[in-house]
Order: sequence, then C-alpha cells, then structure tokens
Amino acid sequence: MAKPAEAPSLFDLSPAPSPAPAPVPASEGPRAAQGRSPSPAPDKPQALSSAATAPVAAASGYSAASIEVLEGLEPVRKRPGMYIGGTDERALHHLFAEVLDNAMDEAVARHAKRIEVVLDAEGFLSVRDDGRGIPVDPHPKHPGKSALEVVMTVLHSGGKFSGKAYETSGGLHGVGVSVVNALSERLEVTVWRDGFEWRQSFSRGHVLGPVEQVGPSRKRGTLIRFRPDEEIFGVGAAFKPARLFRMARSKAYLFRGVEIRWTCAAERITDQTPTEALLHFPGGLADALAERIGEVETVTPAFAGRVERQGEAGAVEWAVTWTAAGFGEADGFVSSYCNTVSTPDGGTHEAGFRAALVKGLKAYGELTGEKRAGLITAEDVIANAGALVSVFIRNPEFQGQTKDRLSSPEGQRMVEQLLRDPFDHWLTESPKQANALLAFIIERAEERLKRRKDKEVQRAAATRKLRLPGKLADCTRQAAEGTELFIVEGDSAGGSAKQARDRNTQAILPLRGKILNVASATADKLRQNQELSDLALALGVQPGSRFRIEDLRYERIVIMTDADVDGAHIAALLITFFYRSMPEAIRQGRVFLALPPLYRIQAGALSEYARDDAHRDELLATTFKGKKVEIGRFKGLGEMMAAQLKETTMDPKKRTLARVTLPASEEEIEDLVERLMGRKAEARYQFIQENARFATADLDV
Ligand SMILES: Nc1ncnc2c1ncn2[C@@H]1O[C@H](COP(=O)(O)OP(=O)(O)OP(=O)(O)O)[C@@H](O)[C@H]1O
Ligand SMILES: [Mg+2]
Ligand SMILES: [Mg+2]
Repeated sequence: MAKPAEAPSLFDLSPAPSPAPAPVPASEGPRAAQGRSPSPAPDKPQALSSAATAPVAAASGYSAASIEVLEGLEPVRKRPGMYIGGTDERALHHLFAEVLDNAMDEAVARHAKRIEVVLDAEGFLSVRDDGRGIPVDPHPKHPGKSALEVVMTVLHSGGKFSGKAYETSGGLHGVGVSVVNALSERLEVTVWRDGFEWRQSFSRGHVLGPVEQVGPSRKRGTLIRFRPDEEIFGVGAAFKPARLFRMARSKAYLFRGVEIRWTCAAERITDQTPTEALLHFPGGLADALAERIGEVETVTPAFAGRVERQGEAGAVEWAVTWTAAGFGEADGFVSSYCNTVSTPDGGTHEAGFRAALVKGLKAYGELTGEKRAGLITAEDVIANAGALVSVFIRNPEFQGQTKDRLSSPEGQRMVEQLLRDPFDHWLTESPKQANALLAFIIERAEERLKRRKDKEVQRAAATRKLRLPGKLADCTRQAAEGTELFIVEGDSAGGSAKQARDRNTQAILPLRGKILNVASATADKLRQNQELSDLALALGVQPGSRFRIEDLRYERIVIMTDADVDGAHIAALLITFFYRSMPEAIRQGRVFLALPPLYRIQAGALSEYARDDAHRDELLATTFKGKKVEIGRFKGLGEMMAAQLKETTMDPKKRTLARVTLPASEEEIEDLVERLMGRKAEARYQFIQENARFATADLDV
C-alpha cells in the first residue's frame, strides 16, 4: 500500500522530536532544500567585521568575506577530485565502488548474503543488498532528519567509526555514499527494515522530499539506484559494463559468504560481458588466482589459504604462485585488498606479505644448507609471482577517500605474523616443490645481481661519454675523424691555445700541477691521479686492459709543452703514460709532440721561428746571413701571442708535429722508458729533442 507523496512521513509518526520542522514537500525540489541550510549564527565574529577592517579589505579585495565555508555537499561538487580522485572514467566507476563497498560491508558483517547489481537501459546503476538496511529513524543530533537523510547528505556521517555496528568494514570515513549522492543527477534509496519499505530521493545531493514510508514489507536491505551527473563527468559519461562486471566479480572472490547477481541491459553491452551472471566463489582467492593465471605453467602449485586472527577481529587470505613465463604482459602481479577494498597502490599488507615470503624462503634455505638463499630480496620473490592478498582489519587507515593504499602499520604486522606458520608448513611439507621454488628465486636473485653489474659498467661507460672534464675545451666536431686533442702544460698556455685553435677540430686540455711519475706508479695511483684520469675522460677511453682504440674521441693526441727542460719532462711523463696505459694509441701512430719554437728571429720585415739552438744557427747561417737580426727567446707557450702560437705550432697548414713511435724491439722499448724516466732531466730533454727531430723529418702532418 503505497502512500501518496504528501502522506505523513516518518517524523509525523515519530513521537520523539518536538517540535519537528515541517517536512519539505517533495515538489519544492532541490532549491527548497538548499534554502534550508542554516544561516551562520551571528555572535562574536560580528564585532570584528566592523569599519576597522574595511579599508584593508577594500585595498586587497581579500578579507574575511573571501573565506567561504562550503555547506553540505557543495564541496564535493566543487572539488570532486578530492573525494573520488578526479572526474574521469576511473573516478566515475569509483562511485560504483563506494556503493558496492557499503553492501559488501553488510555482507562481511554477516548481515547480508546477496547483492544485486543492475545496470539498466537508461544508465541507472542499482546496488541492492539484503542486509540490515540503512536506519531510517530520526537522527538524535539532526532534528527533523532521518539517519538515512543524514547519511546521504552529511559528510562524515556513518555507522563505521566506532566499530560497534561493523567490525572490519571497508567504509570508515562516512563519506562514500554521500559523495555518490552529491555527484548523481538523481539518486533513490529504498530501505526495507522494521517491517516497512522506505524511500527517499535526491538530486545532486539535495533531498527531493522527506523519507517516505512506502508500505509494509517483510524484506530487509538497502537499494541505491543512481545515475552519475553529466555536469560533473561530462556529457555522455556512462558506466562501462565490462568494468562494473570486473569490479563485482573481484568482490565476490574476496568474500566467500556473498553471492552477487549481475544484470545488465543488453543495449549497454558492446563486448563479451554477460547480461546476467551469478558470482559466487566458495574457493575464494585460490579460485580467483586459478582463473587469472589460466594456462600459464607455474613453478609450483599455488600457495593459498586463509587465517583468522585469534582473540580479535582480523584475517588474511592469500593465493600466490610463480612462473618464468610471465602473466600476460607482466612478469608478475600483486593485487591486494583490505576489507574487500582494492588497494592498487599496495601498502602495509603487501609489505607484510613480501616480508613473510622472503623470510620463509631464507629460513628454508638455511634449513636445507642452501647458502645462496642469503641473496634473496623481496623484489626477487615478488617479481615473477602472481599474488592475491586480502586482509580484514579493524579501523584500517587508507590514503585518501579512494583508498588506493593501505597505511595501517597493523597491516604489515598481522600479515607477516599470520603467514609465517602456513608458509613454513607449505615449504617443509613438500620439499620437492619448496626446492624448485627456492632454486627459481635464487636464479632471479643472481640475474638481478648480474643485471646490476652490467648496468654499473654501462653507467660508467655512459658517464665517461657524457661527463667530460670541466677544463676541457672540446672541439665542435663530434666524430673523431680529423680532430686533435692538445694536451697543454698549465693554464696560461691553455688560454693561448684556446685562442689559437680551430674550434671545429681542435680541443684543448690544460694539465695543472705535476702529473705522477707514471713509470713507477701503481695502477691504483694512476687511477687516483686527477690529471691523468681527466685525460682519460677527455679521450673517452679507459686506461689499461679495458682500453679500446675505437673509443678514442680524437684522431690525434698532441702533447704540447714548453720547449724547455720542464716541458720536456712533462712530455716524457705523458709519453710514458701513453706507453704504459694505452700503448695501442702509440702503436697506431695517434700520439704526437707539438714543436713550438724557442726563438723568433727578425730582420726588418723578415721573421722566422727556430725550434731549437741548432735550428737557430742554421737559420742565421742561411736566411739571415749577413743581416742585422733581433733574436727573441720564448719563455713558454703562454708568452706567445695566440696568432704566433697558431702560426708556428697549431695551424695544420703550417705547423710540424712529431709522431711518437715505438722502437721495434722490446729491449729498445725498455731502454726508451729508462731513458725517459731517467733521473737527469737534461738527458731526457736531449732524448726528446733528438727523437723529435728524427720524427719531424720522418713525418709531416
Ligand atoms: N548498504 C548499506 N547497508 C547498511 N548501512 C549502510 C549501507 N550503506 C551505507 N550505510 C550506512 O551509511 C553510512 C555512511 O556510508 P558512507 O559510504 O557514506 O560512509 P562509510 O561507509 O561509513 O565510510 P566510507 O566513506 O569510507 O565509505 C555507513 O557507515 C553505514 O552506516
Ligand atoms: Mg562507504
Ligand atoms: Mg556519509
């Protein structure tokens, strides 16, 4: 016996609240309901909003009046992202999750057994359970409103805060269904309880009328029927049957005690989704895993089970197996849930699960004398696992209203604890499968270590390529062909050389300080020498056994030092360095000595440069014979003007380079090193002079 709209509502029947405000007639619609929101009580703050503050406010336009307090469900419509993570398809489907979660909470609390989900042709989604029904009696703190209306229109209202009405619920904020209400163009609630059927309707969060007693009924439960608001989700936004079906099915797997009936209007379906299905899985997660992995060949049969905590509410259920073949596009997956709420970003329960598996496997390795089990990390255990983990705990803490991640510390503790014994038993009970699993995981660990090593080598190579020493003035040409690196002694010479060079093909690396006496240095010392390691960096090579000639970033390496004893010493050290750490570069004729002049001889407009004393004498006896000459001696490269340096030493068209070559025999090489590194600098200088001269005659570049 249905009552007409203006029939007495619950409040007229109830003796409790007096005087109850007159119920708003349904016909007045949402505006009327909005108008009912109480205006702020004028008390103390009034004194502040006087003339004193007015000028300031006028100047900035930002005053107390700018601070808004959003009433009722307004904040949800203004900032849906805060409550459902956005307004996209995922957010849209989150509305279903909220409503389904509430029905599941009734089921998990053992008050409901059956949930019906219906998507109809008009796009309305209905979720009905046979639980206790949302209370419809007047709410003690909200005179004139039923608990139902409070639950639907007031944020942070709910029966799951104290743990009295629900033990381990997915709901905990008292926000979920009110948010759905706020974001629905229309939402209708039907409640069956206390021998009656009750109904109340809403639009965009506003009541369309008071809760009505529709008529007597012996049924129990709650039905929420709603259609998301296109103003929020965009025109044409609609539920996707496949997605709803998947969500409903995974819920059914999570709680064996529930049966979910699925119905979808055929015209809404565009794929394989069934129009009707009965979702009931007494096998729980073990069944879910079996379905998810399909035909994939696994290392062991699944390790699955369910354990309840003793003494207090709490349980964990899991199913896990491993494969080398990968599950679909991923190597592995972990899907976790808390109180049947999916936690795609994991959280403490997943951490506890991983920890339990690692510890169990390591302990088993110890037990069986498999030392390599020590290498195992959580990553090795989980990377190729297909795992489902579901926990039930009191007062869970999640990150945000969409509950993507569980943050209760208890999650980790409980899962780790409850899983320990079952996993130990599972391993020791069947050594064959335990050994197979351990071997498989150790293999993963070893692969990981190898990958890391390879990566380190790669990274080192990459840095060498990318990170050139700061003091290198590189040439612009990228390819080695036609390029030269001038190794210059000191910063001032480096400065002149930088000005004198052809930027396109000539790079300058100034070396500061004394380089090591490399003939006697150990390999380690060599590596530690900053100047030499910069040199290797600039060249793009690794000195020693890892040297590869094709890494050389330049076609020619030119040692350019002052034409004096110190310069000769440094040149000798460098040649020795090349000889010892990259002889192939010398063997292939890639190392040269620049031959800067020592003198400038001038007679009127005529001027020439002389490399050394002999050359000077020769020029004096020929070109400048009988002329009144002026002879200048260069103290170092840094003293030369850039143009002079270019002309005499660096310009490929005019300069002369001496190629450094290796003597033919081993003894001669030893002798060469001996002489290069000999104590007497003068002898070394002479050696270089001689050899340079020899090379010059031999080779013009
Ligand atoms: N299907 C239902 N059966 C019984 N009571 C319900 C049902 N749906 C909602 N409720 C009641 O309404 C309250 C508010 O629901 P709502 O979804 O807004 O918040 P919540 O579930 O408590 O927390 P959360 O914001 O985390 O979902 C619930 O706490 C519960 O008391
Ligand atoms: Mg909820
Ligand atoms: Mg609420």
